Amino acid sequence: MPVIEVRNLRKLYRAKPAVADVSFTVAKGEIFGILGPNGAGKTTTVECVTGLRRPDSGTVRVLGLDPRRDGRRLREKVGVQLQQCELPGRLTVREALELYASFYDDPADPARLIRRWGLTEKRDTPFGKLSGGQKQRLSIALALVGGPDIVVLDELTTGLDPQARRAAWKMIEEIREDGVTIILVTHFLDEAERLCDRIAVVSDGRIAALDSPRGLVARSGNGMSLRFRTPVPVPDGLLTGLPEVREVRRRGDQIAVAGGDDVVQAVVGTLTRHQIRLHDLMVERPTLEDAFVALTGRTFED
Ligand SMILES: Nc1ncnc2c1ncn2[C@@H]1O[C@H](COP(=O)(O)OP(=O)(O)OP(=O)(O)O)[C@@H](O)[C@H]1O
Repeated sequence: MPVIEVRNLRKLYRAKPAVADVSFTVAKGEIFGILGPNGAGKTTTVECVTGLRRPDSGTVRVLGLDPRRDGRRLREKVGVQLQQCELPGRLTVREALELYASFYDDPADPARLIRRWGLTEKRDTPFGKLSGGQKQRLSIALALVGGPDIVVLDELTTGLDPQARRAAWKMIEEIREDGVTIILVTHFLDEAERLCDRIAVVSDGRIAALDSPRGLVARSGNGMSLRFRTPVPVPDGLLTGLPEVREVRRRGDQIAVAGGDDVVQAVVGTLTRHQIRLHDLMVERPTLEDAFVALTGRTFED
């Protein structure tokens, strides 16, 4: 049974749809990605899921509850790390966690969370004096203090340097290992590809595609491509005649072949049978970014 069900969600701001029509379900224990460029409607979607905003139409069920009607009960079970976590600058790490813990009937132990998220040395440091990475770690600890079944992480790694981003990815995987279901809102393709079980690609307030990262790439129909050189010329028609091949291009002495998922095997097999050796072989599979362009008809920066 899904832990989150969103059906035909629609949310307007001044008669303009921020979310036009969004439907998806999230299974227990999944890392579910909501991926899209700025302004696509990602934050509005998760705000409706967590009960922070009231949808104009559509239904949302989280652990069988309606976030608007059962907000109090859901707050016990859903941890939210929102974009730009801001706390009073003088509040220390320990005070923030103890304050948040006091909101819950059965909170996690703040001291344990401080240790777990590597904040022991910073426990008496005021929020205003933490680095970006430390603030992110605190915001994760705050999202987990209620011992949630689900956490929503909105643009968790935005503004972090590459090292801190990788550390955050590790933390996200650790949260999942504890059995927590995760909604990960991101506009980073590599992050979504690396972490998510399934990704909803959001564009203009709608889901353009929803699948596993591999599934999205396969679905975009971009197939595989390979480039190589040969010591002897390859006769015209030898490769273009293969059913797996879509396109053959020659650039100097380099041959580039694009086709379906089986194109590499077909080309290498055919050339080998004709005793033509391949040099400098490079195989390229399409990336999630290629899939995004193919699926939405726009570039990621649009
Ligand atoms: N409170 C608001 N009032 C009016 N318009 C809003 C409000 N919040 C968001 N919008 C608009 O709704 C659209 C969707 O915004 P939303 O924040 O959901 O997108 P997003 O995909 O999360 O983008 P970002 O990554 O930039 O936050 C945008 O065009 C945005 O300008």
